[in-house]
Amino acid sequence: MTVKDILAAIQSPDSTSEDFAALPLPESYRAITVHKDETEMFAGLATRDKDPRKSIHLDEVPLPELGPGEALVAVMASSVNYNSVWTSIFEPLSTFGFLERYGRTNELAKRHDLPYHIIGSDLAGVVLRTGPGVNAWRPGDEVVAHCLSVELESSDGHNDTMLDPEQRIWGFETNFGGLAEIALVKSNQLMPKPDHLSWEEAAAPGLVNSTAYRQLVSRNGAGMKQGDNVLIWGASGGLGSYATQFALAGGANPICVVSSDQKADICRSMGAEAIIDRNAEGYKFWKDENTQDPKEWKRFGKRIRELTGGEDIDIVFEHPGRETFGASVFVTRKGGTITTCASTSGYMHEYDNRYLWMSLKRIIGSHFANYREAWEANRLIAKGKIHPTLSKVYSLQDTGQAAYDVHRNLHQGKVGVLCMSPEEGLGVRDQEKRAQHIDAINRFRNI
Ligand SMILES: C/C=C/C(=O)SCCNC(=O)CCNC(=O)[C@H](O)C(C)(C)COP(=O)(O)OP(=O)(O)OC[C@H]1O[C@@H](n2cnc3c(N)ncnc32)[C@H](O)[C@@H]1OP(=O)(O)O
Ligand SMILES: NC(=O)C1=CN([C@@H]2O[C@H](COP(=O)(O)OP(=O)(O)OC[C@H]3O[C@@H](n4cnc5c(N)ncnc54)[C@H](OP(=O)(O)O)[C@@H]3O)[C@@H](O)[C@H]2O)C=CC1
Repeated sequence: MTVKDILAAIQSPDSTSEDFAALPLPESYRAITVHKDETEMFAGLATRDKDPRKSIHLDEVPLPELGPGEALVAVMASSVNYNSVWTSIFEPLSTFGFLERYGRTNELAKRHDLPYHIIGSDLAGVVLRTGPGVNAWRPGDEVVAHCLSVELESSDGHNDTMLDPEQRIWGFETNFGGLAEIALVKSNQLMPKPDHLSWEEAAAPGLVNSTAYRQLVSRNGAGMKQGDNVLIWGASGGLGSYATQFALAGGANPICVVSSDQKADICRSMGAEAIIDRNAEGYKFWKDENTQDPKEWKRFGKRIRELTGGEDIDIVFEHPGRETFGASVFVTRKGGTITTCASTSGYMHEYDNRYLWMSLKRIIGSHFANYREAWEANRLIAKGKIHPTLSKVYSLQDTGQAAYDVHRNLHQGKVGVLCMSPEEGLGVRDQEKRAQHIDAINRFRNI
């Protein structure tokens, strides 16, 4: 049995769940990996010069054993997330440390501790097998997977699964990720594939859409409300393109920061009106590596006031980190919120704490999303309220280039990867719903 036979079953409209259950599984499959013996390959280079095309490999790997509560999924398409960029440049840590630590937790988890790491934290595909104890999903189900892997043996995670001490990001802190022909997930990562989208469109939102939903909309994050002024860094990027849609759909007022005319146009086409081109306006929040320039924070805040009719920011959607964080804290209104999920430009942040305490602002740390939040975010995609922001699609073998594009900020929105799917555009089940949203679905394509 080969991957080709699985693909034939997926492409046949007559295949039943029983047919999928009866398909023998291949012994091996193709997967995107990084190698443990290469973690020092970029030693001494600046972050920018570490090239994912050199560290990312396409390997034939053995199929992992299926455990209780798990599912093997035939991956039709996946997408590149920034966490795969971090993995491929071995920053801030090599992800093999995560796999070793996971491997020490129990006998079955040892499967994850390998000399190669199959990366990727998104997928759209078809369930092939489920392990003991899985009742909600069956072979043949068309699914997407969110990337929260939890054990839930401790009480800590039972209010909010992101608080589980054994919380991991699948395909980053676990092995057998989505940039592959077959992936291993926990069954509570599965969600229904939106039926009006192709495989690659369905695989694009998952991680960033769920993260933006928790960070901005959920009560676990900023709890955005109607009328809020929301400052969105990187508003046409992975996270930002969903944050912008959530702000608009929720009756808030996004103030979109981007770095080019083209990106400003994309934000405008999504419906945003207040847009700041940080490049054209030349903000320099740092005078040198160690000194910020509060005059520049003020110039930025003044520009925001021009765009809002004199109002300040209720919520900052933060992720660039060190470079922008001082400005983000400054421009937030009294009682406002800075919600952060990342530090792309550096994790040692500096800000003037007087502006935080004297004005009663709050900083909220946010990370991915719990199952319910991921489900709600996926539901909005399935209902056509929020749309994928897929720009370019690569083949599995060109994943290194795809990750390079994201690392060097050459991309827009999300970059997709075809895994088993032989071409783009397959997997659409509801053409009528698709036709209603086709312009929004294609908004980011090929720009
Ligand atoms: C969904 C997508 C998301 C993204 O894209 S996010 C962006 C990509 N992700 C990242 O860049 C994150 C990468 N992760 C990390 O950098 C690291 O993952 C962390 C810095 C978050 C954590 O580092 P660690 O080494 O795992 O943990 P420690 O806490 O620094 O060290 C563990 C040791 O520290 C002890 N410890 C923890 N808390 C305390 C405390 N409060 N007081 C005293 N000790 C403490 C522990 O016990 C343990 O000790 P013992 O090493 O001996 O076992
Ligand atoms: N904790 C979590 O759960 C998650 C964390 N992340 C992290 O968030 C970060 C962003 O991810 P994602 O949105 O997918 O990445 P993208 O690269 O797709 O988008 C980020 C955007 O941020 C802007 N940006 C980058 N650097 C700077 C800077 N120095 N100053 C201002 N703006 C900047 C760029 O937009 P422009 O040039 O137009 O301004 C860029 O397009 C990554 O570090 C990622 O690892 C992502 C998802 C989940």
